[in-house]
Amino acid sequence: MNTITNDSARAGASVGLTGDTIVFNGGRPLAGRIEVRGAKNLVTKAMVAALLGEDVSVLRDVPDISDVRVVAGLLTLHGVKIDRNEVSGDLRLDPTNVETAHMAEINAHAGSSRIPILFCGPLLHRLGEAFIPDLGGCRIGDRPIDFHLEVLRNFGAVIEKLPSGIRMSAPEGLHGAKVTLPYPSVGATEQVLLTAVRANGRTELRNAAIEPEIMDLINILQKMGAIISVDADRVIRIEGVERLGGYSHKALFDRNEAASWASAALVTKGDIYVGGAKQPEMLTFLNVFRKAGGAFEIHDDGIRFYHPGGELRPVVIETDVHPGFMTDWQQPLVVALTQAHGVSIVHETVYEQRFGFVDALVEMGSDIQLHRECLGSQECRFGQRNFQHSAVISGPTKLKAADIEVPDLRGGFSHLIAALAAEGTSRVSNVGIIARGYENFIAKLETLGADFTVEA
Ligand SMILES: CC(=O)N[C@H]1[C@@H](OP(=O)(O)OP(=O)(O)OC[C@H]2O[C@@H](n3ccc(=O)[nH]c3=O)[C@H](O)[C@@H]2O)O[C@H](CO)[C@@H](O)[C@@H]1O
Ligand SMILES: C=C(OP(=O)(O)O)C(=O)O
Repeated sequence: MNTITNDSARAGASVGLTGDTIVFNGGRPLAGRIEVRGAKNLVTKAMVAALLGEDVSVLRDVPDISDVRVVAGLLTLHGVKIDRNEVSGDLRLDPTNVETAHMAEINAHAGSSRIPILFCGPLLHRLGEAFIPDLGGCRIGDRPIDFHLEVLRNFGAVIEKLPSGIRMSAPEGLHGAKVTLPYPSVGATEQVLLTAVRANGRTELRNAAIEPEIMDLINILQKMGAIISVDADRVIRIEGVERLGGYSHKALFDRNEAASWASAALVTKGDIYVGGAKQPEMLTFLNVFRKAGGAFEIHDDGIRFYHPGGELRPVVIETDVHPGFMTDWQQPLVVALTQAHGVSIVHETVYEQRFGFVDALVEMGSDIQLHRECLGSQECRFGQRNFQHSAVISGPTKLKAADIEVPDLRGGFSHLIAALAAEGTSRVSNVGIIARGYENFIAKLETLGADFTVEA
């Protein structure tokens, strides 16, 4: 076990990387077996949940990604003692001495993650106050936090906006509330869960998000002593309890990483066995993957994704909240769709600006047009506004090598696999951001036979 200190956590930006640019010699299929561990979108929240307990928690299968390091650093600043087993990925979180951290240190630390907003409820319960710095996360839209703040006000939090962030207090404690979200936001649903479990009285949340990572967070909270029911039609009910203990939990696998490697197999005409991937959480993805011409085999310990030969087929996708097609799957799949025979349409309904990554694909020879209209069966929140949120992809087009810069996490993975599929030598810069959500992606690319060098 290694103890995580503030300094070691700060080193997170370089997880798995020795440089910021990778030079690829493309044109080779990716083939072999890699493993995925716990989901970035669950483990970071499960770590915050440990703050609510009065005993030690153990979270298993935690990947070494920079978002985990950022959250570990923030928890450490708040007095949580964290030990990590580097081999198993087990994290031991001891919250017995939680304390108020200095604003300047929190600000210096918050880094690339959006998770600090979820510290509010647990810190208000433990300390009666919380400070939230400016948030990181992918720049794929405006990403406001208005639902979070409204939810917290409903629970009785007093919110003060400062130039350096947001300060909160709960002079009369937090009490249960009736909340209806304007949209089933993942983060705002987690905000309600992490606040309501220790609030005084009952909470009813309507229009909740029900992503698998949220269900796994609910599993964890129940292990800690919470009382939570998930009813039909996106209604979650929580009865607040006075005390929560610790938990021991194996994190849900990262279905977004698994889907990314599946797209990599399709783009490069490869064959990738993703150890740790499971069918139920990927059902919607698997249907689309098959319709596009990809093949897969479900095994007890993972899923094999491969290009079975023949032509890829165009598909029409609308990203949506669960159980719809997850927005984080869209960007890598678009690269595969540039190789399909015909016209594909992707209507992005979750984020208003998630197509920034296609400029590089167009530069590499893809035929992708962006539209402001909703090109799908449903009119989404971005329809009558000025956002290019529908993409028309015509294929197949030969991808040619280029020098490109990674814009965000999933867009970055898309650029990697485009460079791997393109004939010739591509330079992909700003790859450090990919370590936010893809553990050891350099080593995994090596295992899969990619031909590349990392520039020092
Ligand atoms: C760390 C993490 O788990 N990130 C995931 C989480 O992000 P995150 O929790 O940030 O995403 P949300 O579900 O909250 O966002 C969905 C939509 O709601 C809007 N919104 C959200 C909150 C708010 O206060 N006001 C508001 O308008 C957002 O701008 C966006 O248009 O869910 C997304 C949707 O599945 C995923 O793409 C992200 O990978
Ligand atoms: C958008 C994503 O993450 P985050 O919310 O952490 O920026 C993502 O994982 O694709």
